[in-house]
Amino acid sequence: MGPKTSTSKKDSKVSKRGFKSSKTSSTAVLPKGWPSDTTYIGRPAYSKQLTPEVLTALNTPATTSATTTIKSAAPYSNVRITPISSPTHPAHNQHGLFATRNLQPDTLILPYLGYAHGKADEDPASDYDLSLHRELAIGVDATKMGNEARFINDYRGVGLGPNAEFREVWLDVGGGAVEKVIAVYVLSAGKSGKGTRARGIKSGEEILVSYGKGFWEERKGDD
Ligand SMILES: C[S@@+](CC[C@H](N)C(=O)[O-])C[C@H]1O[C@@H](n2cnc3c(N)ncnc32)[C@H](O)[C@@H]1O
Repeated sequence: MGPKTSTSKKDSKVSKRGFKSSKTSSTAVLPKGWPSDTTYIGRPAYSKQLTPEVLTALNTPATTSATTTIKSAAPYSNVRITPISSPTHPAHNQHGLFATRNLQPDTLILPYLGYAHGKADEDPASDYDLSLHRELAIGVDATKMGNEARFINDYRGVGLGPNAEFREVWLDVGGGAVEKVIAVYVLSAGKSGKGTRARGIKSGEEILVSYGKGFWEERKGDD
């Protein structure tokens, strides 16, 4: 899958994208289990190579369409970064993100934060790169900086399906300013309002999204 930006939640998949380092400030309080070689951020970081036009697009909601604005709650107490100890889990010896409380269908879990970049400084080897703005080919890479959302695994080989999904929203960064971000939401209950989706995510369950087929197709033959 290539960059990428998305206008719909279905377009927001993790893909092999680029990354280049950038100076950014970290917040004082780190979530438990946060890796020491990764910078924890509470709002997006931007590549210096992004043009003023792109930066404007990333902080200006369209007046013609409905928008959702969220507030930061970092570090996120509704989730826990957890080592994967089960040998049957396909991400064994890595980490995953688990719910610390029952999460109802359609509720916000947390934003996926990272380094916003264009084609010029994408890292094709990244496993943490998500489409942020498809038309402008902007990705957000959480390889070297991000938040708890970077630990969310794909459902394949773990659960029957995803229990969460990516949605486009605006993050309130204070002073009346907002920034475009992709956020992770619990799946809606579905039309029937019955079955596993209607349960939401129970406390202690792993949060799982779909990275999209493209993510895995790009990695076929790796190793
Ligand atoms: C965005 S990271 C997810 C967090 C990662 N497990 C960690 O500890 O940093 C994506 C990487 O996690 C692993 N992963 C996630 N879901 C997986 C799955 N269903 N099967 C196998 N590996 C998975 C793969 O190595 C993938 O490249």
